[in-house]
Amino acid sequence: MEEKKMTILIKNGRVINPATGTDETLDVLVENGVVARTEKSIKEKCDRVIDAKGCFVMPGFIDMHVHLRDPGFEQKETIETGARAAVHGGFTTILAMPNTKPVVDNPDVVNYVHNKAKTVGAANVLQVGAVTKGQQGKELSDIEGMVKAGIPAISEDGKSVMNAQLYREAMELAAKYNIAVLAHCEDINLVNGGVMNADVNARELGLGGITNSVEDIIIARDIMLSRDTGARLHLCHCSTKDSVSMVKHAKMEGIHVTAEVCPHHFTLTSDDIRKIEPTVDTEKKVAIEADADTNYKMNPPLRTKEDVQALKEGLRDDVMDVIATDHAPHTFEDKNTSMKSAPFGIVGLETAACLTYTELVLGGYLTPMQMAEKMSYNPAKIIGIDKGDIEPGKVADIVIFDPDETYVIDKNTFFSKGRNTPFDGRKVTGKVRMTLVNGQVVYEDKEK
Ligand SMILES: NC(=O)N[C@@H](CC(=O)O)C(=O)O
Ligand SMILES: [Zn+2]
Repeated sequence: MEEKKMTILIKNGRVINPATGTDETLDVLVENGVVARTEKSIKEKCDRVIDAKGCFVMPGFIDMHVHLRDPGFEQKETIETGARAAVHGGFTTILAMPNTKPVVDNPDVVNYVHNKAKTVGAANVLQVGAVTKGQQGKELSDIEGMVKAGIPAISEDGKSVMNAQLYREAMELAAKYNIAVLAHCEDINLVNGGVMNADVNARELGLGGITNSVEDIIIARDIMLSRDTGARLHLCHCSTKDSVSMVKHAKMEGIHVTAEVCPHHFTLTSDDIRKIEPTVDTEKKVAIEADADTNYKMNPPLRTKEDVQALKEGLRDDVMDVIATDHAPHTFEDKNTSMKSAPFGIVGLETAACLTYTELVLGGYLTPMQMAEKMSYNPAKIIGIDKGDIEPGKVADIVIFDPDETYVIDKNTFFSKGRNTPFDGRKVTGKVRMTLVNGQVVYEDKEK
């Protein structure tokens, strides 16, 4: 006897699929976890019918830059809470960065993350391997072993490998194994204690500044190393105007470089950093050194209007390929200090889609098709996975996104353990209604 097929019919949605250039109202039939058909009107009797009228039906988003904090910092996030936050944000696949404790520098830790993510059954999680052992920048990690365990990329994220020769050797291996190199670009010596963008706002707060050169110098170096080794270089969280011009130039030269921009870097400038007057804890009779809201502290920092404009235009002109979150959860206690002492990083999985839609699509920079490219199709291509495409025969990783709902971001609705966002209370448009992974509904907006 033939086994009964599990079927889901997504009706009347605006199917936006970059792989085929499709942008039209269609029904999508999902059978046993796979897209079976996309047609004008499918009449089949199904186990579940989903009305997607007025919504975008896009390939599930793929986030190339997520910090799951597991193993080692489970008070900030776990594989489970992170994977659930992902599907709440419309992400069906996420790449986990290796700056955990222990650092992901060998196949055992890769296997730990992959196995744990499978038991959660929310977003697909792909672990990224560290470039050097313990991220110490001294000797290469077991890159070959981790490739065998399934890493799609290596990265030293959280820092740069400052030894260019060692990084070159890593790039040679990446080229040999055909994996991507995800580059966090930061000349650590040049940071010199800076905690926010080097500008008038930093001076006003009396805080050390991080210049654009901190980032730009390593971007230039890494592009040259990619040219010399043939490695596929992907630049993480680009924040400067010159990052855009360097990527543009490198691409014109035929160098294999791609780049990501994070929603906070195209939405906010350092002028938006909320200043806080120092206070006194009357009970403990101590001065609280607070200077500004540390939910605006991340690395790279919020830059200037000029940088933001260049990033938006870079995304518009397809110089910049990817929108990634750099989801970096921290506990309230971690962040509840001062700009000087708090760790860098903000959460992003649950605000990326609405910020992208509001700032870039409604802002006139991206078409909905480009949004699907930068949040799904391009990431899949860069890491070399058969996803980011919802044509028949492909795995049904799908997001249903309502472009008409306007609401206020409320951090208390997050599935992430992290509440460290500068976007709490911000009015946005565009809401994830439903997320399917492997043809299963893994998130559903109960309010509708
Ligand atoms: N971006 C951040 O501000 N922080 C990240 C590290 C990183 O992505 O560089 C983190 O791990 O917290
Ligand atoms: Zn980084």
